[in-house]
Amino acid sequence: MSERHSLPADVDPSAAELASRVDHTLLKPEASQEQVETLCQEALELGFASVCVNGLWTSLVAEKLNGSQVLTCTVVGFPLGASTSETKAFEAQEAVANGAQEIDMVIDVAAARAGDQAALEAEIRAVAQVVHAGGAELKVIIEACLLTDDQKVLACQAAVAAGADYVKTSTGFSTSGATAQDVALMRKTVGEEIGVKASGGVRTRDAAVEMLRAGASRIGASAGAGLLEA
Ligand SMILES: O=C[C@H](O)COP(=O)(O)O
Repeated sequence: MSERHSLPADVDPSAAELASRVDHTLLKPEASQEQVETLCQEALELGFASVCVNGLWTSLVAEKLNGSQVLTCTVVGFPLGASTSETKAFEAQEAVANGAQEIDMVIDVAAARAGDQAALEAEIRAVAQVVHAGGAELKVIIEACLLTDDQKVLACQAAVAAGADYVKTSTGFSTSGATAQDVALMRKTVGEEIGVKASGGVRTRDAAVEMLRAGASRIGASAGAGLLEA
């Protein structure tokens, strides 16, 4: 099981410690096989927590990372979250069968904005069941930039109630990405039992450390090795 708890407020991680908290991410639709293979190589060399890709690449990434500590992470319902829970559950099941060890799903943002916690819980639970049955972990992307603080809290509460392993701020494909304020609110809401992933627009070591200090246990970023440099 991955480390989910928040770090000390004055944490000052080494490059290796920071890398171990980062999902090395490439989610652009035009990503090539060569780029995905480079991502895997970098993750193995630098010790990132996972390689995070679209479902098209899950099998390739799982093969490249096989036998290593680096996890294979795949997104579901990405980036809009607007597919049905059945579709999300199928996507997750297929990803796990293809070797995904972590699944990052986008919630039904409209349900969160409507205050429909029961609908959110039901879709997250449907995905969590297949993810956990396959021995993988589930991160729930709430797309915080589209929600009020009350809606963010409701979405996080739904994720906890439905058995998610992490809540995650953003897809990186909407109006803005992670903020330290959102990370702090999400950590306050979920407590220490599940993780908080900050993602979207985290481009520098300073930004990553700010997120960890605010309560994040994982960072998602496409910034690559530059993220680790002081
Ligand atoms: O889930 C991760 C995000 O897509 C990464 O966003 P980014 O490209 O702004 O680092």
